Amino acid sequence: MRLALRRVLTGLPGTGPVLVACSGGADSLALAAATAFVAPRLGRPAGLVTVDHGLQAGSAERAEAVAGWARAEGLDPVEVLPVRVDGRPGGPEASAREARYEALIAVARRYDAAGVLLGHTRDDQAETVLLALARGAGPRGLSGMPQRRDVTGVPLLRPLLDVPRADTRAACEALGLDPWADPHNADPAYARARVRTGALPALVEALGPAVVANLARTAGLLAADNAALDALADTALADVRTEAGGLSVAGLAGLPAAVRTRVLHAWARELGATPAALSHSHVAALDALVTAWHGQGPVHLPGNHRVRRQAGHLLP
Ligand SMILES: Nc1ncnc2c1ncn2[C@@H]1O[C@H](COP(=O)(O)OP(=O)(O)OP(=O)(O)O)[C@@H](O)[C@H]1O
Repeated sequence: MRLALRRVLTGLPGTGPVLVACSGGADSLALAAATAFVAPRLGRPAGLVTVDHGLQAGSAERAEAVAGWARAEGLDPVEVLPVRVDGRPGGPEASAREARYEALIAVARRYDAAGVLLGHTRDDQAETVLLALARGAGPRGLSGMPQRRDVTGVPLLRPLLDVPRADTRAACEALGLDPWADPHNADPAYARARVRTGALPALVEALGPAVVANLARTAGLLAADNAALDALADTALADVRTEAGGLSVAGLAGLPAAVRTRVLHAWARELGATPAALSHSHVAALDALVTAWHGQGPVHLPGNHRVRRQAGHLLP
């Protein structure tokens, strides 16, 4: 874990602190302990933030306990961030995640942090790939979680994506830490928990223990392919734009399907289509305006946008 962390911290630009996002669970607690060890040796200030979602009894006390431990470890700054989860659209899990990331990004900006460290492990990555496969995702979904993603200039870093979850448990034990077990992680109401406790162990039983690392490896391979296709699509989108704010059907028709559907997806987002609601079937309907044209009507995109084909152009 320390090696993995060293790799991520070495060469990280800026002089600001890295902030470990810690729930008190085994993964992020072990990450915080490793950070408290590695960061000072690299001359990098390191702090910890823990979000209190206020959803479970005793959550404020637990957050304070994590913060107290972090201060004793020498992490600085250390903050407890209370957030409001209700009043947001979507389910409670999605709302909690959204509130959590907002709070993490805001505190990172306040400290001019060099990055926020998240505790996702190789097992989390394998679960993500399996969930993506089950819903028929393309390469983007099968790429899983990235090692690094920048949100409004704040790098979100996942140093443990190649580290097995068993190692974070073992690290906590070796260091005498007492991680918090989130009951949601084993609650069969959540698909991820069912994958964690049922589907993935069944695959390991049937195919052998390497399956977890292999699923995570697939994510890495596809992430590289996906990035290359995205770059091709960026260039292609610029090439097929027309002066009227549309796209050239002839230009689109000359593109390989993998690039064309990415161009259409990117363009739909540009037009304002709601990203979360923009599905495979919307992009397929846009694609049909190019490749299966029979005079069909406009395609309706989520967010109340329309795209029609007229005189050799796709037009908003
Ligand atoms: N309440 C929280 N406060 C701060 N960071 C959090 C919080 N909850 C989750 N995170 C961050 O997001 C990562 C992923 O959380 P998630 O709950 O999806 O996974 P997990 O496998 O249960 O992780 P953990 O064992 O660390 O709780 C955590 O490792 C941690 O870095």
